[in-house]
Amino acid sequence: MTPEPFGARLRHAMDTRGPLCVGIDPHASLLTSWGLNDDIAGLERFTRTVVEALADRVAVLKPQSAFFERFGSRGIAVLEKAVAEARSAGALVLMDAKRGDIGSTMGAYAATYLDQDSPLFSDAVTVSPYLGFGSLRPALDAAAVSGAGVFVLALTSNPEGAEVQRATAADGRSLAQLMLDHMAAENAGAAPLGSVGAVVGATLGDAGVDLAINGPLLAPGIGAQGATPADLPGVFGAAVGNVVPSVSRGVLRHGPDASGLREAAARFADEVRDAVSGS
Ligand SMILES: O=C(O)c1cc(=O)[nH]c(=O)n1[C@@H]1O[C@H](COP(=O)(O)O)[C@@H](O)[C@H]1O
Repeated sequence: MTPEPFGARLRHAMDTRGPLCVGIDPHASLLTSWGLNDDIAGLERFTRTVVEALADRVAVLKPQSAFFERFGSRGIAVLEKAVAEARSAGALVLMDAKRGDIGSTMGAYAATYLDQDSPLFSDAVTVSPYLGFGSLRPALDAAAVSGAGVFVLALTSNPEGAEVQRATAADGRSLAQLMLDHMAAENAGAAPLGSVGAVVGATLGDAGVDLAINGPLLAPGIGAQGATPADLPGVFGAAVGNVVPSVSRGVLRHGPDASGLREAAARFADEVRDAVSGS
């Protein structure tokens, strides 16, 4: 049986749960402020708490792989368990791994995150197209087979990104626009939403690019990096209905109590709803 495409599953989750994505970023400083040790037991407790508090209510949970990898194989084991538990509680899991390599190696990354038989299989994964959009082909193909999604960096939330992403390609488009146009081509004809998403920082002011890619737009940078939900209409314009706003520390700093995490996520969700409906 062909799996339901990620874009359709995400649209449904956004419509029923609201579009918020909460990042699971177990910074050492957060573990400490939660009264946990910066060790594998602390990582396990932190991660389980976030998943139990939020996986039954937010559309997307986005574990940041680096914070698990820093603990080696035991950290990866915690990540595997979190992915499985979050998915079984109804959240879509976006693995924030930001992989990007030559096509043949990209195939191994695709096998890691986008093959249904992999222990790290996720609903979607973040990738970098700056080795050339075509280098992502194995991931795009694997995602299509497994009903997963791929979120491609376009304009990142960090100020250093602009020197690459705003640079002008040979045909006069910005590199970010070139990538977005590739994404639009991948998503052509998909309904209700394509499965290839773009990452566009909420911190950017007016994005200044054409965001009509017929796919989801992940908007990190809300909270700790200074953007707010009220910024979304200005950054995304007419595409704001496809935005998945993403917050990590802005929610996580309200732990360790599940109620604190839930209330913080609900506040962001309310602010997003107000900003998007008023736009
Ligand atoms: O792909 C991402 O999620 C991402 C892209 C981007 O442009 N900027 C960005 O901050 N992120 C990630 O989003 C999260 C932001 O965390 P907070 O600043 O704590 O909300 C981190 O895991 C980043 O790696």
